Amino acid sequence: MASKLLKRTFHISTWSACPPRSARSLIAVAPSRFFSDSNSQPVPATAGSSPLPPGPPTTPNDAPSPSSVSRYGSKRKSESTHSSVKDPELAKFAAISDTWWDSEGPFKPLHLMNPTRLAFIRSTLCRHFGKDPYSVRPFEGLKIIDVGCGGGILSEPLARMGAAVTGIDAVDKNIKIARVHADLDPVTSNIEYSCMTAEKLVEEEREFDAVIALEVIEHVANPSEFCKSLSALTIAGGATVVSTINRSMRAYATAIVAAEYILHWLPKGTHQWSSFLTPEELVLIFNRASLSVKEMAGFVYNPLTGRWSLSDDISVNFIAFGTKDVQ
Ligand SMILES: C[S@@+](CC[C@H](N)C(=O)[O-])C[C@H]1O[C@@H](n2cnc3c(N)ncnc32)[C@H](O)[C@@H]1O
Ligand SMILES: [Mg+2]
Repeated sequence: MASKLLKRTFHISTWSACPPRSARSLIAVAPSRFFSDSNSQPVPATAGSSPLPPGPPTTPNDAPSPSSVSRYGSKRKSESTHSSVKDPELAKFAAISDTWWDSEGPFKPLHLMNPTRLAFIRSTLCRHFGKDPYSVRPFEGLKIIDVGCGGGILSEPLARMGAAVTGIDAVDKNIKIARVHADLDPVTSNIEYSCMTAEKLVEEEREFDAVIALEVIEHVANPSEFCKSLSALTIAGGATVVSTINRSMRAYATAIVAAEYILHWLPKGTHQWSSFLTPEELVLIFNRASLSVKEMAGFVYNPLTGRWSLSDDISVNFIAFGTKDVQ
């Protein structure tokens, strides 16, 4: 039902230009019980223990640890008083940080997905900022931040497309790898990398034309507060792009059971089903952060070709493009 509505509400970004449509009808059907308190976790969780990967019908509580909240100090000037950091999540990425640029390693799915997600970003940002998507450097003149940039898999192509790129990640080892790799090419060596959280950068009152956080929101302590930080980093009238995994049964079966436990694409425990967001929840979270979702698309994997493509199927992997309201 919700998926059908999304298919009607959002069009899929392709190279052809289509006018953005309103997300209001979608917002009307989203479950408001997830958002009664902006400081609460949007996903309800219950305790449980099982040899199976955590997921439906019982899910573990993913509340942030006290140590994660204190990691970046308590002084806050931004709208957000929360740290987005979940230390156990960062530990997972720190453990495999030297494999970021191994296209056959644990980040293989991200490498394979990259052309598809870049096509969506190129298409939506060019349409929004009036840039030519067919130019070699379509993002010339745009300041873009890649939040949770990891080893720079996305930051580098964004820089090659002409953007002035800032990449931040809460894991220092990731930033070191990203720096070394970007310095191998003069075109990417001007990327500004920093071990930092979005909320910390908000304190520094930095702003960007476009704020991008791909495959990060399912690893942060409080998605709602995280999106508020993304919004605060976005200029009025700018763009925010987030990709993540749908909290659907299909995602549990494919993105967790198959990808982690059968195919071993990702280390076991990479994802917690309870930390995923449905597209409806993401739209509401965006809305509460003064961001309007204008376009949404799914990523689907073809096991025969080994390729990902854009689709109207948002039942597992999906990406949302929003714009920051002009107050
Ligand atoms: C699955 S990776 C995605 C990397 C990159 N965005 C991409 O798609 O290629 C998630 C990244 O988010 C980072 N991360 C997790 N929580 C974070 C937080 N609260 N603030 C900044 N980075 C965070 C992790 O260290 C990791 O590098
Ligand atoms: Mg993930």
